[in-house]
Amino acid sequence: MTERLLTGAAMLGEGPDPNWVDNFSSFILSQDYDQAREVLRAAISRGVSSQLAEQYAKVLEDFLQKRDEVEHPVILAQHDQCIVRQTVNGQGRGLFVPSYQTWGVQLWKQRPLAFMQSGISRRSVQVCCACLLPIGSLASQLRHVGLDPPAGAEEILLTNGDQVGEEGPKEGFTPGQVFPCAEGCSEVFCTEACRAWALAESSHAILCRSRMEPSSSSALQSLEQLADEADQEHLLLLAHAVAQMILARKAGASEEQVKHRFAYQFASAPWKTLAENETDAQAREEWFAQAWELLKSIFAFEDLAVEFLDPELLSGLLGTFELVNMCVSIPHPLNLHGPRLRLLGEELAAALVKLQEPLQDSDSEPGEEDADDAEGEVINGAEALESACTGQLFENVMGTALCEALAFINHSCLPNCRVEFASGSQFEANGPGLWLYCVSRRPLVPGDEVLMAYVPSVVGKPLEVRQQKMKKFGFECNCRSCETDKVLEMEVEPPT
Ligand SMILES: C[S@@+](CC[C@H](N)C(=O)[O-])C[C@H]1O[C@@H](n2cnc3c(N)ncnc32)[C@H](O)[C@@H]1O
Repeated sequence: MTERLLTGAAMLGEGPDPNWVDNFSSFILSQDYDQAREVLRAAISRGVSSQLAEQYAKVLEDFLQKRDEVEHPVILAQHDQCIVRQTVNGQGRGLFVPSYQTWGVQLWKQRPLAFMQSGISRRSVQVCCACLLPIGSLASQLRHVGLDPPAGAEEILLTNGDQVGEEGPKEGFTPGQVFPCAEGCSEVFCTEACRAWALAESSHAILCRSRMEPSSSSALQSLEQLADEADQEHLLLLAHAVAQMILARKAGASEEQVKHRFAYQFASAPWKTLAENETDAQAREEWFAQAWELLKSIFAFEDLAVEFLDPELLSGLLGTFELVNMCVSIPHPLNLHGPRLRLLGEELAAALVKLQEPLQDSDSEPGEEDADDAEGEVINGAEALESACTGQLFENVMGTALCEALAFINHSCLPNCRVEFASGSQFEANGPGLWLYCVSRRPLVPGDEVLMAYVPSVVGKPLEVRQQKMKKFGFECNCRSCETDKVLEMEVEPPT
């Protein structure tokens, strides 16, 4: 840490302002905490020792805490190192750090309230139903998409950083081993722990086909089809969210507590009102009506479902998914096996092209050039094998997740945190299943808002491009970086 600071200072070629402590103190005394924070931030970036930074951050933290007790008494929620409270820049609520956090610190980690693998991703990669990590071998993955694996494919076993990381393999994980659902449905798991957890605590506890009555199971299948055909995976996420709400009730939470936790605490709007135009609004109305009927059949045998099968609640939940959901994106471990894949040659090349087929049906807009929006291209066998061997062929596992802490993080084109996915093994004391965690990308001083880039590719792009991108998220970005650039753009050239 000290080394990093010193390196940073050396790069800047100067140390902190010799008067920074005096300036900091006088801003504190005049209760100008924003200025005090900036002085501290500048001192940190100019190489002040981490010990000193922490000491003065603590001073700021104490003063801010006292101010908040008097002026902004409402802490709406707490998530590990972060609190949720109102912002002062018109962005509604936001996530803040009350205390100093250095680089690379884990700010929070959580299991999503509800999550699922996207339909298109489900067809092309077989994952653990609990943690969404791809499992099995190249052979089982090819079989999953209906292809005959070439000789040697059985030996290429899937592991990735999360299953076999620096700390050793995930507990109970054996590369290549697949645990089928104990109830006999077609879902699979990477460990016994993931399987047991999913059958007790995840939406699979209720949506396991082998546990459902035939009419409910066939309604779930119809909902999957509807979500696919309408290209609206959130319709299916509704079923997972309702299942999780029922489980939370069964675990002892009251109806109001559950509704608050899964729905009312989040930004929301009726789904139809978020449509881009009248035609889309009408289509949404029809899809919702169909989904509504199917949800009633899916949960017909769950007594507690009646509390949540309320069209207003569910339409609001769909609106919430659209406003605050996180796109799941987990790297495919087969991309790590490049050199070994080359040995499988022609036969594999043919299979790989087929493997890519479902993913070529991308829905990005023509003309989009960013990597995260790139449209699938049709490729031939040789090209497929080449990109497989160079670790670029296999698409990330895609899905969608509703996560509490994440839903309160506002966007910035200059983010100070990143959000990642991890299986249970990545951090000590995690349980099985999918986890999201948030890590600081630079030192955060008390009162700083935690900000992420909703679209990572906006970072470093011109203002116009950034504004355009964020408009697709339904708001005009007024992050610090955009506000500064807007002011600079307004400046006219001085007369010559
Ligand atoms: C994931 S939510 C963040 C929490 C939200 N502020 C709240 O009060 O629940 C995303 C919403 O926050 C607002 N927002 C986030 N970042 C913003 C930004 N950079 N500029 C303007 N509004 C923003 C937008 O209304 C957006 O739809």
